[in-house]
Amino acid sequence: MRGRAPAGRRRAAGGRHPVGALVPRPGRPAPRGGRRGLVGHAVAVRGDGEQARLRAAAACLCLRRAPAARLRARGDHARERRSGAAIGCLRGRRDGCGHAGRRPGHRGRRAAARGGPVNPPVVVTIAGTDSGGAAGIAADLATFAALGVHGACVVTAVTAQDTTGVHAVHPVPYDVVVAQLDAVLDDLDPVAVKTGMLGTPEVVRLVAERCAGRLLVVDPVMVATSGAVLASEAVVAAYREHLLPVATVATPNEEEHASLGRPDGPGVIVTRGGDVPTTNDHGTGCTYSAALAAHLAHGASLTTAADRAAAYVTQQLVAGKDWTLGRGRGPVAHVHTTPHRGEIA
Ligand SMILES: Nc1ncnc2c1ncn2[C@@H]1O[C@H](COP(=O)(O)OP(=O)(O)O)[C@@H](O)[C@H]1O
Ligand SMILES: Cc1ncc(COP(=O)(O)O)c(N)n1
Repeated sequence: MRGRAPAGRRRAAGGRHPVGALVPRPGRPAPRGGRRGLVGHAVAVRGDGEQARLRAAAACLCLRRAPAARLRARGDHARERRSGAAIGCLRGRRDGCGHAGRRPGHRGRRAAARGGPVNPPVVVTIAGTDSGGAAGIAADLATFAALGVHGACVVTAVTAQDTTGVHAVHPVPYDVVVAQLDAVLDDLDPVAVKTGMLGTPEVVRLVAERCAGRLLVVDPVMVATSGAVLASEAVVAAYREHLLPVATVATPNEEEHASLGRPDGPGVIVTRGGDVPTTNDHGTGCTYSAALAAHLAHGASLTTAADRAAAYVTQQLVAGKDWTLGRGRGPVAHVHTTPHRGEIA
């Protein structure tokens, strides 16, 4: 956990530090600057020319790191935040400033060529937890790991859930959601954002405000596989009004698509089951949209990312089709690739 001293050190501090306080540690200077969210710009909105705009978004999201990196080298985090580098770059691209169109990850590739460290793209999921480990944050982080991106997470709700249903839902307080989002956007600067269960209209609006301008995959989670309702009418209205207009792509299933008023266009992928005969399909929508976000973060076009995400879910449903976990709809095998009994001793 960031900024927390190890357990021994906390005891030595004699309780002088409140939970979450920053206790300086030898060799680890406290980070400079405060925690503020970045203000983004909507560059890839559903509608015309979507694919070209996606590429432009990826290019500009990538390019805007260059001035930020220069400022950071001089140790001036506050100036980096004030500089509006992202805004200038995005505007420049729209005005046809002739940026090179490099994909996310070029800094890592350059570093690799020099024999330096290679960073995976960072993708953040903003979603609820599923105690059964099938859907939500668990599905997203496992899928991110399987597909080679670093996954960060912002938890919006805690659900008591298993293969038989959703037994309780506890929304995370709004200011705690804001704090998580600020922390991730500010420090890790994810190239892509994926949303799942958002819980309240306030959180839907927050995500729209903070994440517009990044590659933004919106899975408008409304009803669980078990039939439990996970979004109120007010949440659905907030999706329509605030989040869908700034999404790169939305992935409703057929019921969710109908609830949203059947929005249309290249930035809407209506998901529906497939040919794999299995009841271990809890978490397929989350896994599909997480895979889509991971492939977009790697620089794939929307159509390629959509195809690869569908192929990934199919492969994973096959891998887990004979599992007998739980008494109800079992989890999709997010990350396992083959039946593995006896392979890991
Ligand atoms: N039985 C299946 N066989 C193959 N692919 C599937 C199956 N079920 C789901 N998928 C894939 O996962 C995607 C999401 O599934 P869906 O059932 O629409 O999700 P949700 O959990 O949101 O209802 C589908 O569009 C499809 O690509
Ligand atoms: C926390 C959380 N997020 C999303 C879903 C939807 O997933 P599914 O449609 O597979 O039930 C869920 N059941 N729980």
